[in-house]
Amino acid sequence: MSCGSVTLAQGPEGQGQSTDFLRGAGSLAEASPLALSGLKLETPCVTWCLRGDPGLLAQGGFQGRKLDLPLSALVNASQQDFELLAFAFEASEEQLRPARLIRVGLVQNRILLPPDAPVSEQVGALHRRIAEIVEVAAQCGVNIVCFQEAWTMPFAFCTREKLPWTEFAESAEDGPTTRLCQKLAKTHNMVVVSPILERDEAHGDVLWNTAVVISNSGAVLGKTRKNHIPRVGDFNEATYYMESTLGHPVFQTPFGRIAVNICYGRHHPLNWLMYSLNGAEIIFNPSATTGELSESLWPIEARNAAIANHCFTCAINRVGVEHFPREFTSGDGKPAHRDFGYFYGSSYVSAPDGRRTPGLSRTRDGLLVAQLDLNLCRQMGDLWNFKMTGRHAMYAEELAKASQPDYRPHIIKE
Ligand SMILES: NC(=O)NCCC(=O)O
Repeated sequence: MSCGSVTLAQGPEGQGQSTDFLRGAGSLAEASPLALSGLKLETPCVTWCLRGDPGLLAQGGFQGRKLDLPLSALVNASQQDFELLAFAFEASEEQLRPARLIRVGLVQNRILLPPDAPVSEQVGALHRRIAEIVEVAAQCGVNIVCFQEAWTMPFAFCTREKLPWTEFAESAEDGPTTRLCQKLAKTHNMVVVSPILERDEAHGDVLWNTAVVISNSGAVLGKTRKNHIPRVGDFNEATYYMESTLGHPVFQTPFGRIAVNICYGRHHPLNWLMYSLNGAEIIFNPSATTGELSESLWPIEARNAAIANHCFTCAINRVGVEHFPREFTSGDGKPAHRDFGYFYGSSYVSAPDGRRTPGLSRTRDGLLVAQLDLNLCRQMGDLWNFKMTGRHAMYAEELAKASQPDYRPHIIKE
């Protein structure tokens, strides 16, 4: 664990916030009360040394190692103004299987142009930004990169308006964003997970919240869709698309078997379980979520899923405040407003043994590189045996009964 100095900013958009202090903890929310006592959050700046804080280790702070990156990658990230962090999770050596080392890259970013800029300009600016971040990911040896939910657009579903937001929807198979990702994948020999708003032209032109998985060969390997549509706060996504009917597909890539559990699906343990039962070794969770609503849940859910399912999980959130041209209300009696709240970034990777990386910044664009030894999945499965001890057939039977209209909860009374 290293010693870091921290400038804690007031408010979510504060300047100068450093992630150094998170090296021993996943986020401020995970820092021990011991470590936090004495911190005066009302003062704009505080310097804080974490060296050897037993509270942080007890809470499972990061105990892997930092990865060395090429200087060119660090220079490029700095020049292009995004944070670049890299960590490695090791596994025990085995006799029969060599280590299965791969690198994932998680990208979090703010939108570049205001939501009232022309649609094609907004998309173009994000395409250019992602291409430059992916270039750095390639310099860092990333094998699989994943972007945030609906990465080509502002998260406009809070507005409940159709135009112009539905114009951001594209074909998953051959839309301009997929074509860009195919080019990036082929150029950099990298699997690309690209979450977009999809327009399904073959089925009545309907919209979906989709992640397109592009092979390192540049071919579209397939797509998966969001299984759970939020009905909370300003996340009015049901106005735009329905729950997926594609189930829980897992994609076999040369760098491991991957799945994508889009945003709100992370609140559903059975959703993670189903990807895992289909063999996922890495489950990406591209998200768009805001501070007041979910920041207390964020450090826990994907991490818990990694433990429960003997797999790696990668939680990705966007950054910043997005101001919309027209006011909308939240159905809570409060005044109409033009923004959704603060998207707090804090993307991180969790391992099946419960370790996790520090989060990326709450305020800045970033690329998190994590080297994973996929052998850790089976090693943790053999240790904890959750797949073996899980009573899936019994749950399936009971769930089938509980889903029937005439079901009566099994409560025993005197
Ligand atoms: N994008 C999305 O599903 N957000 C819902 C809020 C959350 O799950 O934190």
